[in-house]
Amino acid sequence: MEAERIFEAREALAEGLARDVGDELARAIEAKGKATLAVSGGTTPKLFFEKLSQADIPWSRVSVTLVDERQVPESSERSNARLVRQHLLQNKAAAARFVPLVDNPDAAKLPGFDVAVLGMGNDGHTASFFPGGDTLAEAIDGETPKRLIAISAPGAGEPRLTFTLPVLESAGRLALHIEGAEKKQVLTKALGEGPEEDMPVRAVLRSAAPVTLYWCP
Ligand SMILES: O=C1O[C@H](COP(=O)(O)O)[C@@H](O)[C@H](O)[C@H]1O
Repeated sequence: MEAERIFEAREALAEGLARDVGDELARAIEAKGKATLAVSGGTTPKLFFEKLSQADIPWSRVSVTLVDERQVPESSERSNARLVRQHLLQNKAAAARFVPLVDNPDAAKLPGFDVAVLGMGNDGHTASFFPGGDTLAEAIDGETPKRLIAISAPGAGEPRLTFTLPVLESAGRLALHIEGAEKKQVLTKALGEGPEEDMPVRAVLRSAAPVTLYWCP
């Protein structure tokens, strides 16, 4: 873990993470005229998305995608794309270009991410690097030429799509956003010894990529 940003509560965390991500996107736009942001789904990012959607940056120059997706229609409550559309692509961020992962060949052609925000499940998965995943070994292989991969796992619910470790670890900024004591305990365990296959978030934590933790109780 390169750095830890600890907040008193969810609201402050969401604001702090949104400020840092917005600043980083603005820097990328300043430097090269455009920026790419990859976000996680699940339950944790909702408030962060709502704060980030109000950031005063040139969103029309930002491409937004997901680090992973559940292979369900966007009408499903389980769709990460639905979450992004409902909570991030609103307000000022409505001007961003969204690149969903399901049935979209353009997703694998996206340029490197300027910012990627990861989550983590209580089973030690991040993105859709799930314990027991049928393609987990390839997904967390730092040398794989694949950028986006399909994966199914007993604990994953539906089949998934996920960007692979080389794509995630090459992000300009890599944040891990988790909340609550239980996830902090899971992270502490993941930072200890043990196989990556048991807690695949270890593949990211042990990679050369500097990861910044954003956490609140
Ligand atoms: O299934 C997923 O779960 C993780 C963690 O989600 P949370 O509900 O515990 O916040 C998420 O990071 C990932 O993007 C999502 O597909």
